[in-house]
Order: sequence, then C-alpha cells, then structure tokens
Amino acid sequence: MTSQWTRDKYSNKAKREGFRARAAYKLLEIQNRHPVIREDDTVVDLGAAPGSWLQVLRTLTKGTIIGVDLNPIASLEGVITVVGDFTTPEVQEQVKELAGGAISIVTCDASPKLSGATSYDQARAIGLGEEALNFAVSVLKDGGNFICKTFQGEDFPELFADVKKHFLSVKTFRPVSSRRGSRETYIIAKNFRREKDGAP
Ligand SMILES: C[S@@+](CC[C@H](N)C(=O)[O-])C[C@H]1O[C@@H](n2cnc3c(N)ncnc32)[C@H](O)[C@@H]1O
Repeated sequence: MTSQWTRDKYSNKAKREGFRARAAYKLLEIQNRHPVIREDDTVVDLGAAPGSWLQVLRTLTKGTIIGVDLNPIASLEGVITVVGDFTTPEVQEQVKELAGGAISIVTCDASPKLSGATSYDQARAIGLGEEALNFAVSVLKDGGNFICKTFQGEDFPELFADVKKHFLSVKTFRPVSSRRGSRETYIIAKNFRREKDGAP
C-alpha cells in the first residue's frame, strides 16, 4: 500500500536531503522569493519542532538562533532550543535572556493542534499569529523582519492589518511546497519600526 509519506514529493525530498520535515522547503522558498534573513541575523523561531526551519536558518545566518516549541527539539549544532509555550511571559523572558542582545528576525511556523472544525481552528491559528506578532514587536530591533504562518479565513484581514501597523513592507506568500488544499499562507513583514516610546 502506498502511504501518504511515499506519495508526498516534498517529504521524500526532505528525507533524502537530511531535513527533519518538509517544512524546510517553505522557508527556502520564502527566502528565495523575498530575502528576509541576512548572514549576521539573530533569529528566534517560534513553533520550531522538529527543527527543519532551524536547519535552514543555520545555513543562512552566522548569528544566534533560538528555537522554541512545546515539544522537545533534538539537538542541532549551533542552535539553542527552549521547550515551552512561546505565548507565556516566562518563556519570552527566557528567550530574551538567551539572545543576550538585539533580535533581528522572528519566524513563526507554529500551528495549533487541529480539531477539524475549520472556523475554530482558523481562529486559534490567527490567535497564535497575534501572539507571535506581540512577541516580535516586544523584541525586534528597528529594521527587523518577521515571518509568520497563518491561515486564510475571516479573521485573517485583522491580523494582516495589525502586522502592517509595525512594518514598512508586508506581503503574503503561499509556497508551492505547501500541501495542496491547505489554507496556510505566510505573512512576510520587513523593516520593523518601533514606536518612539516603546521598549526595548
Ligand atoms: C508545523 S510544526 C513546525 C515545523 C517546523 N517549522 C519545522 O520546520 O520543523 C508546528 C509546531 O508549532 C508548535 N506550537 C504550537 N503552539 C505552540 C506554542 N504556543 N508554543 C510553542 N510551540 C507551539 C507545535 O508544537 C508544533 O511543533
């Protein structure tokens, strides 16, 4: 019997090329089409397990890379990992301390556990995106960039508008390597502008 794994071109490619997940190709596509990550960037990757974006990030920057997930991430040379919920103040403080200075990129490929109820799942996914945006706004240095997975649906325009309040350039991008039929799309926000009285 042919499993979904053997039918999926990107899963097979990931296996052959040593990536932990097919998601690696989404970040590679994003970076090829809309260069976001520069070679000295410090990056925080939210929802990072099993770690294929971390693998790609390691090839793109010599800066510090921190991956955060609810689930443990198998160790990866040159990458710091944190197990926890990125929406909590404790984990956010831990990440800031580990970064030890300015953070120039926040990426978020986090997805909630799906219930199967489309509008409920979409609302939770957008909620995670809002949390990732709040985190990015609290840590990014001026000029920083933000990539965030989200899902098209009725709550999407509000998240998109919120991102636009903080970045000079904001686009959406749907990678070819996204699963057919999935409603996922990535917000690519560049050139963060901190409000004058904001931290840090
Ligand atoms: C699609 S996977 C990420 C794949 C990853 N980009 C890669 O390349 O390996 C989504 C991840 O989001 C994580 N996640 C969801 N909500 C989270 C939260 N509040 N805090 C941390 N991680 C979360 C899940 O545990 C899951 O591992």
